Amino acid sequence: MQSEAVGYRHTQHVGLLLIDHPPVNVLGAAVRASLAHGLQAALADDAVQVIVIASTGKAFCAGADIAEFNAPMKEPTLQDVFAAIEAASKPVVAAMHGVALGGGLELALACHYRVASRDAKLGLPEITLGVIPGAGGTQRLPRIIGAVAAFDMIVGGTPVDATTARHLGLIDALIQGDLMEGAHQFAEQLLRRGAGPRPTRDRSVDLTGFNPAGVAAVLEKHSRALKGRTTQQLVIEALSAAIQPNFDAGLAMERRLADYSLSTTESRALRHLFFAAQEFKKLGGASGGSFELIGPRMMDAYASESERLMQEGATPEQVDSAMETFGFSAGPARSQKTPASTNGVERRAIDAAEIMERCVLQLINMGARLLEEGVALRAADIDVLWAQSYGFPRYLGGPMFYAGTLGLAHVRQRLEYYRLRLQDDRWTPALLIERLARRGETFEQWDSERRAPEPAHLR
Ligand SMILES: C/C=C/C(=O)SCCNC(=O)CCNC(=O)[C@H](O)C(C)(C)COP(=O)(O)OP(=O)(O)OC[C@H]1O[C@@H](n2cnc3c(N)ncnc32)[C@H](O)[C@@H]1OP(=O)(O)O
Repeated sequence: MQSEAVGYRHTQHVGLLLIDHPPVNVLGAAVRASLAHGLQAALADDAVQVIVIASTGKAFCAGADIAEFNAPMKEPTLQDVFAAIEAASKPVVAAMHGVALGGGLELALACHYRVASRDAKLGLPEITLGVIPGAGGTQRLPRIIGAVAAFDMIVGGTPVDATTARHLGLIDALIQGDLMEGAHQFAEQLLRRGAGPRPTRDRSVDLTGFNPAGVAAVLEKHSRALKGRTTQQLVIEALSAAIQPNFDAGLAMERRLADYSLSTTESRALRHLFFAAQEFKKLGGASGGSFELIGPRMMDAYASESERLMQEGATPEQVDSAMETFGFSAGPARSQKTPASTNGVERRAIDAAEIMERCVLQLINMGARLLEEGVALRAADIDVLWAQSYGFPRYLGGPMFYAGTLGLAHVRQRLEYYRLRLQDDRWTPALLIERLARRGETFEQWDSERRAPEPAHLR
């Protein structure tokens, strides 16, 4: 039975598996099953001596289906399919165009040869989602381009272009003209040379420069993006497993580390922002005409609190340093147009922890008020806005997601504490916070309960 997600046909000795799953050929359950099925067909076809895997549309493959991340992957898993490709008795060539990302590149790494067109962009962006490549990427990439270059690509997360990929040895040929024609010629050349399968798992890892100094240099290169992050440590552990000779043990270790990475708050926060940003883009700024009010009103609450802290005796440097430690790209005092006058204020040391807590609680409380008023329609929109435009640390998922990780009961209690201590109504918990705290819910749950984009009101 021929399935739709991956087509199979052959021309002379070359069998072609063509992934056709718009818009970006994500490797969901149906595609994986279809790819495995197509591979069996090509291997069983006596006329076929070389197999090419390519895709239709704008991209070779955008990777695993992120929407499937919250449940165990249905069989055949990516690991199953890639193991079958690598073990194939006929040489398998990946022919890439557009992006080959995450599981998409891991698919190519499991093939015996790789070619790409000039527009190709190849990368393992998993770290931007707080996870490590979990379908062989940490084990196969170092066997192809060496341990240090693999570490750089995995912790950097940025795709490389086709020319760089060629220099790294990630692809065997850069196709100048038509990709399908070029891939076909490449396959014919393999046949003429009598080249057989070349399983990546059988290759050894080039360890040149993979020592503490080399690792530190790569971490330093990406230090801005890695600030506050922990996933890079898991990448180091997975690569350390790759340099052991037992490939299957390395794969098993990668699997355990990848599963663990999926469970971290860092990963949940980053995936939350990925989907929230997609939704946001689709609806063109989901909170409609009121959207431009959200940023400034929250900024006002946040900046006013930082000013009050300075009036109470904190220095601007202390406030900035605390908020930068929290993870903001720049502290609030530094970015204020008219710095608050603190002349004559008696300096008193205020704990960095108190500065962070007060500024962030004010942000959360104002965000909740804007949701109550219907100025913001979804908490996730606020998160995207603050992560994209106001320097809120992405790995905390935005202020409203972060409130959920603290627990709304805790948020309510701390607001109440400051209301009593500072005798100031601005600390009165928003009714929405009261309600969520009572129910033990998060803003994410509140968002998902509200299907239609209608003005928010308290039920
Ligand atoms: C073990 C393996 C792990 C992994 O593989 S982790 C996943 C690694 N991959 C990624 O992180 C890639 C994420 N996607 C992107 O960066 C972009 O997308 C592209 C560069 C691939 C394409 O960008 P553009 O041309 O602007 O299209 P678009 O509107 O972003 O995407 C079209 C639709 O495709 C969905 N989508 C894209 N990638 C994935 C994915 N990996 N899993 C699930 N869905 C994905 C989007 O959400 C959207 O959907 P809608 O049209 O409904 O808004």
